[in-house]
Amino acid sequence: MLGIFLLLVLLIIVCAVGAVWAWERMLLVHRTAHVPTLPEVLPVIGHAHKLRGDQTQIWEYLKEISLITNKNGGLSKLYLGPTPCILVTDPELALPLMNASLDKFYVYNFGSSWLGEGLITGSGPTWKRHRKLLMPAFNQHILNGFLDIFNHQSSMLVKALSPQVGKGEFEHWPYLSVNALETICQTALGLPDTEDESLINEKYSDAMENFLDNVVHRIMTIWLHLEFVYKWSPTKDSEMKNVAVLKSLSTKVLNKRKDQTNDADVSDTKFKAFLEILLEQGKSGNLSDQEIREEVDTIIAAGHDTSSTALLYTLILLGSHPEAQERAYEEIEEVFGDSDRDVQKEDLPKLIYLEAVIKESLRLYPTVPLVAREVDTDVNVENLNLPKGSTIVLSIWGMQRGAAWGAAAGDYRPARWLDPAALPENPNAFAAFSIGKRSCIGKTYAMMSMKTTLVHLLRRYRIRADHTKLVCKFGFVLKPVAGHSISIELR
Ligand code: HEM
Repeated sequence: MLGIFLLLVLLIIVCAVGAVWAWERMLLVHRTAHVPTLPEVLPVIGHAHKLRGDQTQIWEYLKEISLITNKNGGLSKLYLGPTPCILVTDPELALPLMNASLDKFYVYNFGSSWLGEGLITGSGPTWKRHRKLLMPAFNQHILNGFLDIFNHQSSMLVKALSPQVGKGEFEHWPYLSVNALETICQTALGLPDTEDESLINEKYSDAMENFLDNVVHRIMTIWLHLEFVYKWSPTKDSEMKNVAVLKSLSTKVLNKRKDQTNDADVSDTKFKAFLEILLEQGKSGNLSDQEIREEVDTIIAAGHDTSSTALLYTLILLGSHPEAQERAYEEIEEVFGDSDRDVQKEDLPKLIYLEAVIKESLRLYPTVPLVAREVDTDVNVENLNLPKGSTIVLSIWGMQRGAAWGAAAGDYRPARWLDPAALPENPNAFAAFSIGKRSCIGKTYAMMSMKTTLVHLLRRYRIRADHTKLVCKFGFVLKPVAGHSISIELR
């Protein structure tokens, strides 16, 4: 009797959940009836059949639908299964939509075995609280304290590249990747000149790339979204092996720091690593040990692969556009003369063209080409009316090549950033660091470190490359798979 009763209750719950799901889906489809659906949609599976193939094919498809969305006026419907996501490339809608969607799309949880409730993967009140607690760690004063590290690391990179001078084409990615990982570990964990440096190596970079590749594979394989199916898949095994490598670095450093009784030594140093600031929050009871570990891992994850990938494309684009490279070099000469002194904080605002070079590279090759969010409140902007719980995907790549950038949107023209009339009226058309309340917390850090690295590299080397050979893949971060070599000569 009890069994039948429980079965009945279960049936009622399943029916109720199904009815709510069907109602919400109907509401969304009805309210977005005017938004064009992307071509080749199939019943039940929607566009899932288009997201098959390797990560290069997936990237080609994402580019294609971003360009179609531009033609549609900035909005399209993409069906991942029976429910539509709203693909956005319209700069006018982008900001209000992003600010109404502070929760991440559920697929971000696929990264939580490593990053837990850290800033990238966290949602709701936890994200809000952590963002507030972490903001002081990214203030200008703290970042200025990192300049010595940025300069030292840039000199090390120049030195590491020197055997390649005059040797023809080579892949610069491994150099950039390890160097950026060392930089973020020094600034996030305070690692310089300790034995822990041996923990920073290609094994860590590889584990990170494999981890992200697995996440993309899971996103694109709809049945792996179900935890009980995924649990038994080989991808899960691989994920756990990568997570073990990735967590070992922060866990070891965190344990060691906590064992140090003489904290005064640490806080009296010229710069303060992010970890020290987080440990202070821990002492005040604001963050638990686990939360500190997750935020440190988040900063390492978000901070090194993004900057190094952005530099990778910048060097290829400068190598393919000698006139832009010469102009950047002339500006460096104006600021530094013949001296190869370190970059000081006063130099950075003077490097206006160099900043334009970086922004233009990030416009054409945004390191994070798409972000996906869940609308956390009913939204009514312009003619778009979305119920709470809808999914939006902002194609940063698409928006940064849209009509707002004019007829030469696909050309590499850093000088456009120096002429306000050549830029879109709406500044949100550039969203490489995302936009709104949940945009990149490390933007200033990234710009400071990239500018410093470019000063050191460009004043020593002349670079050659051919960006037309580039082939990319979607791995959350936009990564090249072919055509990404450069050659260098001494200046
Ligand atoms: C060229 C370099 C960089 C680019 C292009 C970039 C881009 C982005 C983008 C697009 C987002 C939004 C992601 C989303 O909503 O899914 C983001 C978030 C974030 N970035 Fe960056 N980033 C860069 C460098 C950095 C650096 C150097 C750090 C740290 C040192 C950092 C830390 C973060 C964090 C913690 C978040 C999550 C913010 C939140 O949700 O509150 N990023 N970044």
